[in-house]
Amino acid sequence: MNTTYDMIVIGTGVAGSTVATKAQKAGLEVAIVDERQYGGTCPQRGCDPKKVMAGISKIVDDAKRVKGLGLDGDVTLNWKDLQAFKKKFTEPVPEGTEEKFNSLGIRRYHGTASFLDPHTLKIGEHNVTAKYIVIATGAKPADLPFEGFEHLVTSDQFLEMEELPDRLLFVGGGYISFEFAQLAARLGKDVLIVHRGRNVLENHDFEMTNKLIEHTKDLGVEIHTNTEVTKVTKLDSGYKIDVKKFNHEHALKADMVFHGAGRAPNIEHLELANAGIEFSKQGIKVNENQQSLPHPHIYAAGDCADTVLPPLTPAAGEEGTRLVSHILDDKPMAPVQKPVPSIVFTYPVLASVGLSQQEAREKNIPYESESKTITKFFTYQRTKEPGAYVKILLNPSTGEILGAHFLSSEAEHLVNIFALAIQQGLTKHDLKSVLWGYPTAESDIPSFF
Ligand SMILES: Cc1cc2nc3c(=O)[nH]c(=O)nc-3n(C[C@H](O)[C@H](O)[C@H](O)COP(=O)(O)OP(=O)(O)OC[C@H]3O[C@@H](n4cnc5c(N)ncnc54)[C@H](O)[C@@H]3O)c2cc1C
Ligand SMILES: NC(=O)c1ccc[n+]([C@@H]2O[C@H](COP(=O)([O-])OP(=O)(O)OC[C@H]3O[C@@H](n4cnc5c(N)ncnc54)[C@H](O)[C@@H]3O)[C@@H](O)[C@H]2O)c1
Repeated sequence: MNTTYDMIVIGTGVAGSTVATKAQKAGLEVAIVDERQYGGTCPQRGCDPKKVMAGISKIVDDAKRVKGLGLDGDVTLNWKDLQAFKKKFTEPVPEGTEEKFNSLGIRRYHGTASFLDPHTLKIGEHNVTAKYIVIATGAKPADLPFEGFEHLVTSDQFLEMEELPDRLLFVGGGYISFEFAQLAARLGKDVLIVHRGRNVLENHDFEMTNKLIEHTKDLGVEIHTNTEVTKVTKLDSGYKIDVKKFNHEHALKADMVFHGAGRAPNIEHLELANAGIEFSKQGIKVNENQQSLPHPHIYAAGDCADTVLPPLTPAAGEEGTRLVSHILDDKPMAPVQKPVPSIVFTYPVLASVGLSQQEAREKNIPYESESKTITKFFTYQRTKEPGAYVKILLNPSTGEILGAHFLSSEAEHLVNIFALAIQQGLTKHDLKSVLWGYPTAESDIPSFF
């Protein structure tokens, strides 16, 4: 059966949903398709369920620290109840998403979409043509080039596990490993992170990640850097993990091996060659309007697109919004210049925006750096929070904020204020002149400089 629309969107995550909703509301006749349940990664298998779990785990940590200061009794983390609570957020997502599309009049398809030619998609029995085709297929755990890779447990699988085993080894020292490794450690598990690079969480300021490593080690997590996993072998009980540190090889053991070694664009099933669409390892190649090469009527947004923005939820929304603006306004889009906050939901939370010190040095950007331990501030004293730390990079001649890095319970909030400051070109004097409500984490800002 052949059907034609103004636009067909592949993927119902943040990028695809943003595009479909905005385009339909603007008067286009839109169809959307997904091969999994509607809603995409963030609310079902990513940010939201992860944050529900990290949030409870933070409350338990706080409660343990203030025991005897007005709070009595013991609190402990419980995986089964955490799972059940998380499901209250994730389970309504598919139906809610479909209802929203339905109420807007967006036509819904279920199945894997693939290109037959630059204007036609095959979805099961249907051949669908459209004036505009939008690829928003997200990312998936990257294939890793070592024997036994199939034994690795992904974040999707981890979030559904009924029970966690006792010894967990995390391959890779990025966002996903740190967030899940800390959770497992707080649940009393033996946890090891094996990271092949010299620095974990490579996009963050190294002074800050070194401090996060210390906090993570305090939870009992072992962290091996400069160490690459080369093979995983299933044993009668658990797994043997061969690793290589420089030229030395040795083996480790664990009951579960977790894939925290990166995600790759999910474009394998699209049959891009049938439409001649260009792509790289980073995803579908697009110009600043999010148009694919060489077909201006085929767009891509979100984790599947090779763009300057990182694979994060706000970036997926931004790219989707830009794409629809381009279609509706028919004008070239200006380059993206917004700073993107990056938050690791460990505890303490690590949050950064703008320039890191190593980046400033590499690019020869003049900077002045202000950093300090802020545990003695009232904000952190009242909950006995250890290790709160802030680091700000400034333009030495104007005082303009170039980068801001936080490690504390308040980091995820402070970073957004500094994102606004960087976007608006504000200086430290601007931030010092605000009458911040007191006592709050924000009222500490004038004392950061
Ligand atoms: C564990 C985890 C935690 C995360 N935490 C955070 C966080 O705290 N903050 C943050 O900003 N980001 C976080 N992210 C990243 C964030 O989830 C992604 O950047 C975001 O969800 C990408 O949205 P998207 O719309 O590009 O793709 P997705 O949400 O992945 O949507 C793509 C959709 O396309 C569908 N699809 C794929 N191929 C086809 C096909 N051929 N045919 C039909 N349908 C197809 C998929 O089934 C999927 O539903 C996290 C990611 C993970 C995995
Ligand atoms: N809080 C958040 O915003 C959040 C949370 C989770 C995921 N995400 C998004 O998802 C993306 C993927 O996250 P991720 O943590 O999987 O990847 P990542 O790219 O952050 O880190 C993976 C690390 O694993 C290392 N590695 C790869 N192969 C290895 C091997 N064989 N042995 C040892 N180490 C190895 C890599 O060098 C890399 O540094 C992130 O880049 C981020 O955009 C964001």
